[in-house]
Amino acid sequence: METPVLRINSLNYKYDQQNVLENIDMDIKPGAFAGLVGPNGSGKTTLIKLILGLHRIQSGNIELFGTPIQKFKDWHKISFVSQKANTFNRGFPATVFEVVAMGLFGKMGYFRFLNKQHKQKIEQALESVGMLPYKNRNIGDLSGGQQQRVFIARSLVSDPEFLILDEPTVGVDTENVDRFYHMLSSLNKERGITLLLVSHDIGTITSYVTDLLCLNKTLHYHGDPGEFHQKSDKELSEFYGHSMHSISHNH
Ligand SMILES: Nc1ncnc2c1ncn2[C@@H]1O[C@H](COP(=O)(O)OP(=O)(O)OP(=O)(O)O)[C@@H](O)[C@H]1O
Repeated sequence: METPVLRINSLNYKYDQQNVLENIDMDIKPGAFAGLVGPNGSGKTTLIKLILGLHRIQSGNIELFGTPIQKFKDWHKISFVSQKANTFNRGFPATVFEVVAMGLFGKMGYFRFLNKQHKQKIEQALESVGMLPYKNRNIGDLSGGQQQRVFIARSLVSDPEFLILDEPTVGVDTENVDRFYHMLSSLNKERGITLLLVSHDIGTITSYVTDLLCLNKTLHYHGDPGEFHQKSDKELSEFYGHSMHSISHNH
């Protein structure tokens, strides 16, 4: 059996005396496009921080690529994209090409040492998110959705095997959200990158993801997104703590 990219067993986490994660068990297999959804305050960010090693484990285990997180050293295999487009300073004076080049700093040190191969890598990353024609544009002049594509390109130049995205469509205009998820789906299929996408947008992401994880302190669902849609509105409302309807999109 293939080693999971991420394995979590019996994970619990509390802030002071408040339990925010309880008894989480989950696997993400290589090549999966996993979507993690849950209402506000359900523990999504806490879980991601634990996976990225930003919080110390209190009880339970996390393994990355088969190695307990406490001993894991191959952090270059993992990349993280947050809601940056939403908070990005529009006046920041860098071109799209330069922003993506920053993703190579860890590997090569200084920007002025960019060689031909580095340049090719940057252009390939821009190409894979459909932003190559914008390489000489100022990052601050782009739309939220375009900026977020550039940030994904920046996370791709270091060739990650596992890409974690925390609410990447915040700040992306609604008509471009589908295009954005489509682009993620191609990265997953064509480059074989394992994805973990955190989102509020359950109606849309279930059309793209291969695995759906629904978190509300505990993991309420982990499985096929299609089967999740067959759950009744009552079950969904119980999970979300308020009334909701399942909406599926066909692509
Ligand atoms: N540093 C902290 N100290 C104390 N409590 C915290 C801290 N960070 C988060 N919490 C609490 O832990 C719970 C889970 O928060 P978390 O941010 O992980 O949820 P979330 O699902 O990411 O929420 P959102 O979708 O609103 O970002 C919430 O009740 C939150 O108030």
